[in-house]
Amino acid sequence: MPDAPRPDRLWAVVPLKSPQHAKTRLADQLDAAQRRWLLFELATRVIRALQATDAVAEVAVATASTEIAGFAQSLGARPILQSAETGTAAAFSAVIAQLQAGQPQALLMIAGDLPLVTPAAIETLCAAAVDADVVVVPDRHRIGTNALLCSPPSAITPLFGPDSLHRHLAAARRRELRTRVLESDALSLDLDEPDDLDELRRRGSDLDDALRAALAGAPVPFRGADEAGRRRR
Ligand SMILES: Nc1nc2c(ncn2[C@@H]2O[C@H](COP(=O)(O)OP(=O)(O)OP(=O)(O)O)[C@@H](O)[C@H]2O)c(=O)[nH]1
Ligand SMILES: O=C(O)[C@H](O)COP(=O)(O)O
Repeated sequence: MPDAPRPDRLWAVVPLKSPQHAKTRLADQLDAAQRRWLLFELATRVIRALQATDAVAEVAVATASTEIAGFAQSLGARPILQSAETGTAAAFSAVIAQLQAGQPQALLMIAGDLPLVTPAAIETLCAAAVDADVVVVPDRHRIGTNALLCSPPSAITPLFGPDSLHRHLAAARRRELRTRVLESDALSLDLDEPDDLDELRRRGSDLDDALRAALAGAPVPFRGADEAGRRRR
């Protein structure tokens, strides 16, 4: 059996939309300041969980926003500044195209809006690559993809977007790759639609005070690169 990707050879990349364009599907529930806060808060959680995971050697953020690039840097993540904001799949594909052959050995592509993410869940996901070329983590509806771990990074083309779980699995099948679908409570909830907020509220015992207050409609503090930097120190 081939070896699992060595820890120093597994990188993670988080795509992040520009603050002014993010979380638009939540516009009826959250005002612009809350949506902005949510983007930075969730991204911070995902980046920190990745950084706390031994299996992940490097965390990068793919974005077309210079503000988000500065925020990523303030958290110690590597910003990859993109010229256009053309969707998640295109963002990941652009990152893969920039990688050198063989470096990294594996790439974890993971959404930046997973409120229940934990280092343990990321560790479990990385461990699943021991005997799989492609590991897919479905969203809670088993329609979308919240994380995709490919060894090597170009094992399949990222196909994030409508029906991406099925399309990722079909792509892996066509290439006859060893594929694993990993169900993960901590990674299956992404905050896209109003019913995702309801689901998060239902899981209230898992929430900390800041997120609970934001979901209850409380005014949120400014959140941006400067504050992320302060919290890190
Ligand atoms: N770099 C980059 N990241 C993106 C882009 N589109 C989405 N993302 C990120 O990809 C992840 C999943 O995307 P979505 O769920 O579509 O993001 P969203 O902000 O909820 O989208 P809307 O509610 O439709 O505005 C999040 O981390 C987004 O910030 C893009 O065009 N470029
Ligand atoms: O499930 C998916 O594939 C992603 O959540 C979709 O992200 P996108 O709509 O930004 O491509």
